Amino acid sequence: MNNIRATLAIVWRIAIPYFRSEDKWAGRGLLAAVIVIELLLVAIDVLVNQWYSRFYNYLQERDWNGFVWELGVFTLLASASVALSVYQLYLNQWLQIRWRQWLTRHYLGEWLNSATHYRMQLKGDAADNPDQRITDDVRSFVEQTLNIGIGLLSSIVTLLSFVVILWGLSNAAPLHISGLDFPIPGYLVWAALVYAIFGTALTHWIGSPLVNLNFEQQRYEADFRFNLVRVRENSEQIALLKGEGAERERLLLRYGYVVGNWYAIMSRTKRLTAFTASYSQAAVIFPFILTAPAYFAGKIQLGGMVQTGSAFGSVQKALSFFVSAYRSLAEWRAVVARLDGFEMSVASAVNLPAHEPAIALEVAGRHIDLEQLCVNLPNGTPLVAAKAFTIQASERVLVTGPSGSGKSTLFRAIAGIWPFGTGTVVVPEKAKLMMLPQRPYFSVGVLRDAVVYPAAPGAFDAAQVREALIAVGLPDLAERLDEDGHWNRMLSLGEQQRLGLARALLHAPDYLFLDEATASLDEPSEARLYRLLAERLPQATIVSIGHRSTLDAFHTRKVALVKDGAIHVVGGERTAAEPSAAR
Ligand SMILES: Nc1ncnc2c1ncn2[C@@H]1O[C@H](COP(=O)(O)OP(=O)(O)OP(=O)(O)O)[C@@H](O)[C@H]1O
Repeated sequence: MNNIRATLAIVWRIAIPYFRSEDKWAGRGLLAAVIVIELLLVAIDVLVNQWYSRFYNYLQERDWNGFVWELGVFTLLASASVALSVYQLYLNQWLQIRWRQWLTRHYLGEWLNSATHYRMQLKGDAADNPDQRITDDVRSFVEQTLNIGIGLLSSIVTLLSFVVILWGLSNAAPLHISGLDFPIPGYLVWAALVYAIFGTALTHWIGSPLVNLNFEQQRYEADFRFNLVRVRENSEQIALLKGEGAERERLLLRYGYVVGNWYAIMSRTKRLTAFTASYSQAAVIFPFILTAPAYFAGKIQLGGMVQTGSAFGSVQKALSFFVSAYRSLAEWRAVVARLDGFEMSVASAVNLPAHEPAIALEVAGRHIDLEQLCVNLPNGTPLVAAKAFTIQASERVLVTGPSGSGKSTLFRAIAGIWPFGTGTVVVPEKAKLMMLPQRPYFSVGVLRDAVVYPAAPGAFDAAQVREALIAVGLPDLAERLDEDGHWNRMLSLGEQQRLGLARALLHAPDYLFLDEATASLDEPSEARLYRLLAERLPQATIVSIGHRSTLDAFHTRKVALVKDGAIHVVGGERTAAEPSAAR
């Protein structure tokens, strides 16, 4: 019971914001329309139930005129029912897409919000496959929440309407056993209730493992898909390493989990279906068995008997809502758990600095200051320390240190995306920082947009972009600005690095951090590009990570990450006479 309450609380938390959003009037209007149509459909069911009594009585009495009249009534009721069903589905689907659109936008906003997606990865407890949660899980949540919610409402209204009818019919057709009447008020209602309780309890007993199995199924499917995408993204490496065999093995292993779990779902579903199918078949005949003695004793007419059967069916169906919807409910609970996990993971990534010792970020002064900074690994192990370190405006700093000493992680801390550690990073107000890694990222699409990323397409005109490409030594690409492509895959690493520098020239940051961003170029080209940076961005502060001694000539200060017990930044500490730039 607590479980159900907790799940409903989560559903409420996920579902309600849409109905309070800027799209609330459309959402509420569509929901109201869908509900009203559902109520009208139940009303038609009640009318059809009464129609059964009249229709079968006319048949029994061989009343031709009555029969023809009731055919007309049925045609009207059936037409109304068809029209309402069509529009209910149409409006339901309309609501689904609007709701899903809002939820997708909302989750994308949360996920792609100042490095949250990156921090979620850094934390060990991150939700698996956020891509699947934002696609499949959001779609299923919206679809199933609506269908289950409307189904439940329909069951409740049907129950209320038909209980009254069935109660009246119970009195009209009292329980008749061995020639004796047993006047139990509303006995057919009680019989339906007992029947439904018995069915629900057994269904839950047989079907409850399905919730977990469905959760796992969605995870295995997403893992399998994710690994396929990784193969596609790294297909060149795999082909060069002749890793196809290993990939096939790994993928088949992942797929094995999908299949193994699916077999478990099949076996559970088989048992559940065997029960629910028998249960609903028995429900057809059960009311006839109850009312047959009264009918054969001549106490009720055929119409009354058929109407009772139909009313009993409706009550029983409404009461057995959980039996028939059990599989959907099990899937829905898994989807709710996955979206809840995603929301929790986002919240935990956002609150990371507030809940754990974290590197503080301050905006002040005119220089970058690292104060009592200790950068840790996510597990808390100290990595790099910098007691009082300043990068002055317009300086050219070269950072060196052994592989794995933490140079890139120090850059991440300065960029404000690495929260693990203590101390403070102070960056100047309104300063534009840009990080260029060894392998720059280019969005898939038109080259011109990929170069100006993350600026909006069109932020720079074609002539500017072309000029930047020519300046970094890519005249051929300058002629292909409107070409569509997967640039990370199509260009050599050296070309990608040149393209990264073109991006830097266009954006003209105040602080440019180059993390081995020219390491794939030959030394003369690297020298040419550093000279270009000095010429085009004379005011910019440039901080480079590099291993080549030829880089020394382009920097005014050299900083080393040196291991003396822990790893310390050596070569840029402020002297006592120099005050912190930020203070
Ligand atoms: N997300 C992470 N989780 C755990 N450990 C990490 C993570 N990122 C980096 N590390 C570890 O931190 C250490 C420093 O990594 P970093 O990339 O900063 O080194 P680096 O000095 O830039 O190395 P290189 O010169 O080889 O590029 C490495 O031992 C690395 O394994």
